[in-house]
Amino acid sequence: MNAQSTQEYTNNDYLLSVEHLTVSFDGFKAVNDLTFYVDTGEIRVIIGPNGAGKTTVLDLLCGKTRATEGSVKFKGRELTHMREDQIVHAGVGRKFQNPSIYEDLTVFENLEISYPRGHGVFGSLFFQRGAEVIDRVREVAEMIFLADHLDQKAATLSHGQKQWLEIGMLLIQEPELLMLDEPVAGMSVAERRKTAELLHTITEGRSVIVIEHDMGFVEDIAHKVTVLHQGKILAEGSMEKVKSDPAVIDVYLGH
Ligand SMILES: Nc1ncnc2c1ncn2[C@@H]1O[C@H](COP(=O)(O)OP(=O)(O)OP(=O)(O)O)[C@@H](O)[C@H]1O
Repeated sequence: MNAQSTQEYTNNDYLLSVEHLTVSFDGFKAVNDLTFYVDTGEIRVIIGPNGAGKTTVLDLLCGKTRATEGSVKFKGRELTHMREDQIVHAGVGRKFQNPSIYEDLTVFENLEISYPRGHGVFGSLFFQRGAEVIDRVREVAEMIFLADHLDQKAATLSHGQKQWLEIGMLLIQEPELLMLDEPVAGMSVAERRKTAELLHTITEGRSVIVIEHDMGFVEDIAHKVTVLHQGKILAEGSMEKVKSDPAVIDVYLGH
C-alpha cells in the first residue's frame, strides 16, 4: 500500500469522515477547512446562523457541489470525485427542504417508484409489483405513519405527511447515511414529536445528519451537535455542552 492509499483509509472507524473540506465560490470560502466524523447509528445535527454554510455542507456531501479541497469518506470510499447518482448508489440519501413527491400518485405508488428496482418513473412502468416490493412498501409506510393512507393521492396529504412520505421514499432505498434539511419546518407540534420518534427508529444501522433551527427538536433528536459559523466549526458536542458555550450563545442562540 502506498502512502496515499494508507492515508485514504485512516478513518474507517467512522461511517463518515469529513476532513479539511473546503469550497470556495469566487474566492469566498462558504465551507472552510471543515473536519468532523459521524458514527454509525448517530443522529448529528448541524446548527448555526443563516449563511453559516450548513446547506453547502450537505451539497458537498451529496455531490451537488464540488469541493475545492478536502475529503469526504463514506465507509472508507472517497466521495468527492463521485457523481451525485454514484453517491446515492453508495448509500447516501438526501432530502431537500421542499418535498419532491409525485402529487398525482398515491402514497403506495410514490414509495413503489422509489424502490431501487423501479429505476424511476419510466423503469417502474415495466416493473412487476412483486410481493417483496409490496412488503417493503408496507413496512416503510408503517414507519412513516402512513400505513392507513396507502391509497390516498399524495396531493391530499398534510404538509407533515408529505415530509414523511419523502423520508419514506429515501428509506425504501436503504441508505446508510440520510441527510435531512430542516425536516420539521412548518410542522405542527404533534408532527414534530412523531418526526423525532421516526428519526430515532431509523438510526438502527444507519446515521442521520439533520440541519435544524428548531432548538426544541434538536434537543429531542441530537446525539451530537455541530455548530457552524462562517463556514467553520464554532463548537461541537452534546446539546448540553453546546447550549452553554458562550461563543454559541453569542453568535446564534442568544439571537
Ligand atoms: N453556489 C453558490 N455560489 C456563491 N455563493 C454561495 C453558493 N452557495 C452558497 N453560497 C453562499 O455561501 C454561504 C453559505 O450558504 P448556506 O446556504 O450554506 O448557509 P446556511 O447555513 O445553510 O444558511 P440558511 O440557514 O440561511 O439556510 C452564504 O453566504 C451563501 O450566499
